[in-house]
Amino acid sequence: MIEVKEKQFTVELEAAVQSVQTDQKNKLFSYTEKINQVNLYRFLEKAGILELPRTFWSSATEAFQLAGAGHAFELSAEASRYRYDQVEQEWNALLDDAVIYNPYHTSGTGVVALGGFSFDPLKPQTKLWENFPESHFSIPSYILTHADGKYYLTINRLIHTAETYSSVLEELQNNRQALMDNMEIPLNSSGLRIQSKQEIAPDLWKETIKKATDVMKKTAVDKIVLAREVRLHFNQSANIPDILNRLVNTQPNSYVFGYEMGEDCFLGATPERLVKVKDDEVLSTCLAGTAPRGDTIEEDEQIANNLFQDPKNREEHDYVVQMIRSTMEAYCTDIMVPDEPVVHQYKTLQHLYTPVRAKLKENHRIFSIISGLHPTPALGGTPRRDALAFIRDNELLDRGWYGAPIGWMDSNNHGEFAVALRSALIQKDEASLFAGCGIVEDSVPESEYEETKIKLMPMLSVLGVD
Ligand SMILES: C=C(O[C@@H]1C=C(C(=O)O)C=C[C@H]1O)C(=O)O
Ligand SMILES: [Mg+2]
Repeated sequence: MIEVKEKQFTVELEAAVQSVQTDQKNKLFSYTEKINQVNLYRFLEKAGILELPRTFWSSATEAFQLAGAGHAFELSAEASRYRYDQVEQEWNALLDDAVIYNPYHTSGTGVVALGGFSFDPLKPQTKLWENFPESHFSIPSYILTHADGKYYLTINRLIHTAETYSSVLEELQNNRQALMDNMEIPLNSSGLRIQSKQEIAPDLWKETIKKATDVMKKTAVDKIVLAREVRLHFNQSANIPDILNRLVNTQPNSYVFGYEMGEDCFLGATPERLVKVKDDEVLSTCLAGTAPRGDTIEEDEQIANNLFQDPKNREEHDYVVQMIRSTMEAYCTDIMVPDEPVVHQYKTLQHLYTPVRAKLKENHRIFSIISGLHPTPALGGTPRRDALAFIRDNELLDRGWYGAPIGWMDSNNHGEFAVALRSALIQKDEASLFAGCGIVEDSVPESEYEETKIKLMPMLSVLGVD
């Protein structure tokens, strides 16, 4: 069986190299095969040893995970409001010439790009986020896809005109062996501990909230989301696969993502879907309005009822619903939005949640919807322009990729992006954690501060604090 597969691989690779030489044009070669069950975290650990940059995605709603190693190709765009178009054009140009062998029609196999954007291309970048450009996508060299209990390996390789078949084959076989052998060895569980925890300027953050509520009282601005940062120092370098594994195991109903750039890794477990596209089916989510969990079932229910009825939280939530509904009209038909939210429960908190379902209009793609939606009032505010200007001028934070779209797309135009919340930028033995709150006229700084604390808990708990 293995020999038949190997033969198929060599035949396809040889044909791809031939095609590159005939056309005198570099092309992406992509080869997908079904494999036995493997441990995705162990794969990532081995990728780390080979110093291949790692990417990871785990769905909140279905058995679907991607683990990537290496960059076969990178897409990125300059800081501009056309960054979505630019990335999409680069992606389409790559696909036009790609030589793809993929007998499976499973989403997330074959040519898959994982990546994301910064929150606000107009905010000057600081040193904190120097490894993360305004936009970056990777077509990983090696991708493991876990979909509905089945496992696939995709090998992607950009073949250059000067390369020979035998040298490319040798490289791919060696790397494949290094990544896929000894998969049964257990994951190196880290023993990570937090040595110091510094909240960045919490009092100034509360003053900024006061300033925002004053502005809202005097102007037509209704909502502004303000975030803050916590900086951690560990006893040792953080083990990325171990943290991702812990997030998947401890944060139900969340998208777990990881994106490594240089020696930094941005990762998190976010409850918020921005958009999912599969064929003409589009899903989005309105998520805003927060309360803690209760200690008993009764208390939990009581808190959920209060959240559902609380005017301040309903207001925060409704701005998001209105904006997502009206934005979707440009790209979709058959938009379905329930009249009222429901309360969704997560490990440490509860949110008001309204699902959105629609049909994609022809000639629209996931990137057009992202460009229309980001940032929703869940992360920006209402009206968007004014809220973003306030954040840009007053927030004491370089958000970088926090709060921005992060996700994946494949060559069948399937893809999903989440809003990068409940996240951390891991920098070897240090990390920055981010959490924000939707501020409305009635917001009380101290309560919003408490709300950020429960939003920080999931990340803190996997990084070594209970
Ligand atoms: C900004 C964050 O979350 C957003 C703010 C919420 C709120 O204020 O109720 C809830 C969910 C998200 O829309 C965050 O987690 O950092
Ligand atoms: Mg809130």
